[in-house]
Amino acid sequence: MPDSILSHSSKNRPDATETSGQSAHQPASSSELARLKIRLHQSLRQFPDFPSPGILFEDILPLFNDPTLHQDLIHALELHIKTQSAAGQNPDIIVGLEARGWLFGPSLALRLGAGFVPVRKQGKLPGPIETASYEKEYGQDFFQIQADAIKQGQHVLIVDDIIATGGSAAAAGSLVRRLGGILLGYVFVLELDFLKGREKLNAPVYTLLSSQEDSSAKT
Ligand SMILES: O=P(O)(O)OC[C@H]1O[C@H](OP(=O)(O)OP(=O)(O)O)[C@H](O)[C@@H]1O
Ligand SMILES: Nc1ncnc2[nH]cnc12
Repeated sequence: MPDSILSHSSKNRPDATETSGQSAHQPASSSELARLKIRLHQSLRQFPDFPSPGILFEDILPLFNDPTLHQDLIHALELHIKTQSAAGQNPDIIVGLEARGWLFGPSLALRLGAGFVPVRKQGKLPGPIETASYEKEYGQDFFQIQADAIKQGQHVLIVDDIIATGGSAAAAGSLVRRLGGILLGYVFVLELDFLKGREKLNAPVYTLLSSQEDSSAKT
């Protein structure tokens, strides 16, 4: 592996499963999840100074390059959501954020028997739309959603690959609520804890893996 590409493979530790305002996992699912998370975390790569100087870019694409890891990822997310929703509400709709939230959002929606709705960057969706502007770790953008994509009172889970500053996720949450959706929460594959993005979100947050705060400090 070139020096400029960093890997999490030496850490070999399960990441903390983090929930806000939700109960703990059942024991069987919990041990299975811990094993899955170690495998998933080891496959992530980091690229310094991409897409701009000072940004340590977390590359989640290797998770999809290997069918076993891909399967593990979907299974781990499904396990979490089903465990949590046993005491609560199944989502009617999974909302995935362009573009990396689309890599696993539709598969997860199928497994859960939910619909899938994409949130897109500006100018890509036809028909009546709602728009929200936001700032993310490395820039500003606009998110859009089709105005009829979510019905009043539908239960919605927002999924994305990474939560950094939380700007993208907060904008998507505001779009869901504008359409009358009930936001059950957010699910991310990876959280950049030091940016405290979850503080911008006013719904329960779950992240499978966490990173960067300890990339040099822990082994
Ligand atoms: O928490 P934030 O600071 O808002 O950053 C997180 C967002 O940034 C990345 O998306 P990006 O806009 O780079 O789009 P992409 O998925 O199309 O690469 C990532 O996939 C998240 O959506
Ligand atoms: N550091 C990062 N790596 C990958 N995607 C990101 N989105 C926002 N910040 C990011």
